[in-house]
Amino acid sequence: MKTLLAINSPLIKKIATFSFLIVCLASVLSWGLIKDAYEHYSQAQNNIEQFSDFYRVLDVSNKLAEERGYANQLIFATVGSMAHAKAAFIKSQMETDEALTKVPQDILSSALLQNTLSHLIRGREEVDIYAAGPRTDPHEARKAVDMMMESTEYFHNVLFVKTESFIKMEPTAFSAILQGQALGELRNSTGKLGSYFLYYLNTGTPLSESQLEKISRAWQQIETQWWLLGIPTSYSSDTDSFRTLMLKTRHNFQNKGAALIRHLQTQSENRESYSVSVSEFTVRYQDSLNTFNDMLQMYLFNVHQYYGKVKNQALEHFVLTLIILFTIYSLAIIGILYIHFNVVKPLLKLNVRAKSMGEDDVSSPAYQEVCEIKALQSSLDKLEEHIDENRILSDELKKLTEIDALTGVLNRRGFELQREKLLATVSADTPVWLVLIDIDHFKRINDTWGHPAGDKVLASLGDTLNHVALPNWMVARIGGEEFAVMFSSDSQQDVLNSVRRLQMACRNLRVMTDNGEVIRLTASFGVAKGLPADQDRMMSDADQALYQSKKTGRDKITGIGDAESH
Ligand SMILES: Nc1nc2c(ncn2[C@@H]2O[C@H](COP(=O)(O)OP(=O)(O)OP(=O)(O)O)[C@@H](O)[C@H]2O)c(=O)[nH]1
Repeated sequence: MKTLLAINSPLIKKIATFSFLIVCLASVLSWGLIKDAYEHYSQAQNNIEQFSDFYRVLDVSNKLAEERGYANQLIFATVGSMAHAKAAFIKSQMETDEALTKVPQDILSSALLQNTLSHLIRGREEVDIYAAGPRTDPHEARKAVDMMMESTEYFHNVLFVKTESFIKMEPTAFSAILQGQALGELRNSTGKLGSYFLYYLNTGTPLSESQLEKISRAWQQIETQWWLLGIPTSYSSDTDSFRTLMLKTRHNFQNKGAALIRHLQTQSENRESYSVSVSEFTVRYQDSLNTFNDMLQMYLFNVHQYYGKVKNQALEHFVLTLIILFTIYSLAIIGILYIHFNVVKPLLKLNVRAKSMGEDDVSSPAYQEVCEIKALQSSLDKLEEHIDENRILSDELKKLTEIDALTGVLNRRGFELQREKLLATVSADTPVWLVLIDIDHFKRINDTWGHPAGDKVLASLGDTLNHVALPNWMVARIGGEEFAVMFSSDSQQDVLNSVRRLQMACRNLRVMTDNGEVIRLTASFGVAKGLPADQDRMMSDADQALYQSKKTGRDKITGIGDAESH
């Protein structure tokens, strides 16, 4: 019943609904937070992977630009520098090939790779002719330079397309990709700028108008790339060191390669002989570009570091979110359970208990719960004690209203109430007997020995009647010196015997006064028989019988059978 009460309790229902709503709300919020944290983490992870791929593509571009420089050195090598130029070209080829194998297939498909390689092989074959020894035909040399240029340009175009797709994949990494692209472009543009001079240096002729235009465009491109690289970005974790390296590279290029080119350009415009041979130019110019690759490496390393940090932060955020949510969930569940077991349930049990106390059921168990509940428990204990005390007092008061204080037997009110109870326990056809007992000449006793002595007589007679009465008899004092005894019995003889025992007890009663005198007494008896429903008549009959006993001399029994007893 208690369980049912607990489940059906409106309070429990409200708490359950409230808890359910909290859990639902927490779940929705959790889902959003976890999703957000996980997306940050996976985006950072994706950025790292994308940049690794992007780096590999850029690395090939740089390696190709370097190879092109070494190819130029070989094409225009003198007999003395031939061996060194050949070895450098072969080494550079191997580095390019290795870098190419590292580009993932999803970026450089086998078809694109084949095209790149076939362009490259054609260029290399042209250059390889020069490995056998210096050649003098400037047109052939120009063709070899252009073939190498073409092969690197092919890959460069591939890089452009890929840059676009990288940006589409990771729009947030737009500036990082653009600056990486600028680095690749810068290396390519500077390399190409040098190549524009080779034929003219080789032939000793001034630069043509169209060539000057190409050179001017290359300068513009180079300036744009430097500008792009100079834009401060947040993703470079070590900006200062990169900036230092960039300034050093730019300075190196300006002072060496750019200065050399400008000098040659001036000489061309002035129609002077070039002060540098093509062979020397290829070496010196390549030398001015040697830190470009370091710049690319550092740039990509820094970007990689930055996204690594972002990834770790996102992972920390993700784990922290999980921990916080787990803690919130746990606390919510613990809180709900705590309230349920330590507040709601005990309250419900106390409610049951309070209810049962009101219904006089004192069998409810006591509960040892949290402080507030204990306080309530303690108050209930005290209340219960008070109720018990009041109940006892009330019972005693109730008894007092039914008991005659002097004699200890029932008073008239008690007689009437108990009579109702007695009659309720017997069947309607069970004979009931009423015996009225009145002390003879009691006035004389009072008059002779005093009122207190009379009281003592009354109390002694009450004791005597109680003593003689059987357990299921009712004994009452219904008037000043008048007593009543009531019981049920089927046997008239038993009743007569019982009344005689009462009469004998009265006759034998001796009451000692304070003076040491002994009071003796007799009593008159009036008996009536009837059914439970005949109470008024029985009382009247018993009264008549008593009157008869008094009238005919006292100390007599009247009303039972035809025999008046003496
Ligand atoms: N001591 C004492 N006397 C009481 C008490 N109640 C009634 N009495 C006295 O009982 C006496 C009853 O007297 P009566 O009615 O004349 O009857 P009686 O003297 O017994 O004479 P019969 O009944 O005719 O034999 C009165 O004097 C009352 O004052 C009581 O509680 N204590």
